[in-house]
Amino acid sequence: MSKDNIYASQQAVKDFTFDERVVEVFPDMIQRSVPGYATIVSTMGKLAGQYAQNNSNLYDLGSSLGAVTLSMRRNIDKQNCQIIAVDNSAAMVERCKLHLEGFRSDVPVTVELADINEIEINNASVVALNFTLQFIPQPQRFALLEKVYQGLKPGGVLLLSEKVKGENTLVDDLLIDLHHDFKRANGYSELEISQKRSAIENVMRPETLNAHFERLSDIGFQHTQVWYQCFNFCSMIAIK
Ligand SMILES: Nc1ncnc2c1ncn2[C@@H]1O[C@H](C[S@+](CC[C@H]([NH3+])C(=O)[O-])CC(=O)[O-])[C@@H](O)[C@H]1O
Ligand SMILES: O=C(O)C(=O)Cc1ccccc1
Repeated sequence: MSKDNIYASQQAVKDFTFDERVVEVFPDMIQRSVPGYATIVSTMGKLAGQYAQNNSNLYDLGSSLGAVTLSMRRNIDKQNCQIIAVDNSAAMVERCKLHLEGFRSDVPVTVELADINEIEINNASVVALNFTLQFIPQPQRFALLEKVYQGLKPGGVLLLSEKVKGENTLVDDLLIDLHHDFKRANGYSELEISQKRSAIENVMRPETLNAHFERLSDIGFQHTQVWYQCFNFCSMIAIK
């Protein structure tokens, strides 16, 4: 696995994009940057196994290299399910397809290069957004999640992981400090931490957990629960 040293040298920091360079180091980057990533991915697979319904679709929206797709696929024991993985980064989709070819399974997977705001969602038992919604411009988030809600079958679930903002400045700063300590402990330098922070600030906009819950409730989800949180990284389930 290639080591993430994208922000190791002093540079004029540009907005973060999921280009070839990021794809190359992505597994290392996400593991060293997101506390609990491995636990979240494996548990999302377990939850998908639990909520998958016969003759239904499972979606992995913003699939990157297909970690959640693989985890879901390992756990599905229902009949006639298929997984649809979608990402709008050509570099990610290309590498994801190669990666999936390395594993065998009876559950069909299609990997689509598309904007998740443009796709149709239907007959879904599980829709996963693992750290993807945070990259969608805020004004588009309601419509996207409403489309997910409409596309879910009764008893279907949304699995939503997000970096969140603390409910006020004092606690938000605390969560940010704890996350930066985590990155330091994983070998990132002060320069890497501060340059990455600048790179993502215009493209990744976290919201508070309250904002997430309020929107999910306005859309119609009545059963929503955080099942994981470490610092500012959360994973939620919302059941239709
Ligand atoms: N509008 C969009 N349409 C489609 N894809 C998008 C869009 N915007 C961003 N993406 C894609 O969403 C992914 C977000 S990474 C997800 C990790 C993965 N889920 C994992 O479990 O490893 C999270 C992170 O890196 O923090 C990237 O691959 C983007 O190209
Ligand atoms: O690295 C960070 O500081 C993050 O918040 C997580 C992250 C991980 C991978 C891509 C973008 C953001």
